[in-house]
Amino acid sequence: MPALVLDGKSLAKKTESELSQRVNTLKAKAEGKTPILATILVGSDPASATYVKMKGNACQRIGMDSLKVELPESTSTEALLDTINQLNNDPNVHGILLQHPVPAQIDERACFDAIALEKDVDGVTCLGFGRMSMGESAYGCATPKGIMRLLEAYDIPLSGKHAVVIGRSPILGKPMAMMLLNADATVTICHSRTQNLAEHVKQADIIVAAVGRREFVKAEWIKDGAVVVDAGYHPGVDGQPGVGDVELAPLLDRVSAYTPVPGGVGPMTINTLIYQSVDSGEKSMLGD
Ligand SMILES: Nc1nc2c(c(=O)[nH]1)N[C@@H](CN(C=O)c1ccc(C(=O)N[C@@H](CCC(=O)O)C(=O)O)cc1)CN2
Repeated sequence: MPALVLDGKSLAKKTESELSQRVNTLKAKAEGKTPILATILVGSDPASATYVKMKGNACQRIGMDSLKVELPESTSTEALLDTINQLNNDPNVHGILLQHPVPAQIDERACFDAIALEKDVDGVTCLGFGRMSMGESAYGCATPKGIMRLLEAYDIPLSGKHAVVIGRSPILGKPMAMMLLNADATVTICHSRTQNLAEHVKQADIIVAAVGRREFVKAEWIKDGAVVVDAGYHPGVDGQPGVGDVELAPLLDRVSAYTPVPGGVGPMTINTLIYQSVDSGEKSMLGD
């Protein structure tokens, strides 16, 4: 049987039309007000600027507003904390996104943690992570939550399955592992110091690759019938298409499902951010 393609691009598109309707309903009930996502970009990293632009465009497509805050490369932790506090106190702002990474002089963790829990629609605060891990209400971190929404939309069974997460970053690997655990998967977290990585991956029913290295996970490590979720993206070289963290091409006829790169996990990251922003807007404006 050909592998199921976990098509994040089309799921995101379908969800956007549902979100547009929710924003319209909200506008009608809240005297024309829309949810507002504040996006903070510090410095001039071109990739970060592109992602923030994509987020603003997604807000626009569903009829909600975004408030773009752009700060210079030389911004201090204190100045960024001031900006976040102003946005926390602005009743018209329903979600705050601080684009990662920030310049090296900034204490990124302190700045993430300054975001008010109810506006943490990107799911980056320690408080939100702790609450999510304990099964309490909190917005999930956008990429892992997007992956969970994608797996759910395609009815991929998780309960009792062995999931191997490769990567332990605060906004991907760690929250991913907790979300899979909360869905009753048996979870192994691997990382750069893991010994015998191939042996761990060979045990996996579900692999989530979040390593940030081009085709680092080899096809021969992956067992037949596994589900492959590739959270990496590396632009193509010499006119070749982009690739992810997994050597995917040899696997297409022997895994049960996989996320394409591009068009799998990436669009779900942005979609989850706006999905959670709409939810926050509804809670704030309608008290739902
Ligand atoms: N505060 C955050 N910072 C960062 C996050 C995040 O979730 N929150 N994630 C990444 C970057 N990112 C969003 O910010 C992101 C990366 C990739 C994509 C995407 O759609 N990629 C496309 C391919 C790229 C392309 O076509 O140019 C795809 O996979 O189809 C969206 C968002 C780091 N920072």
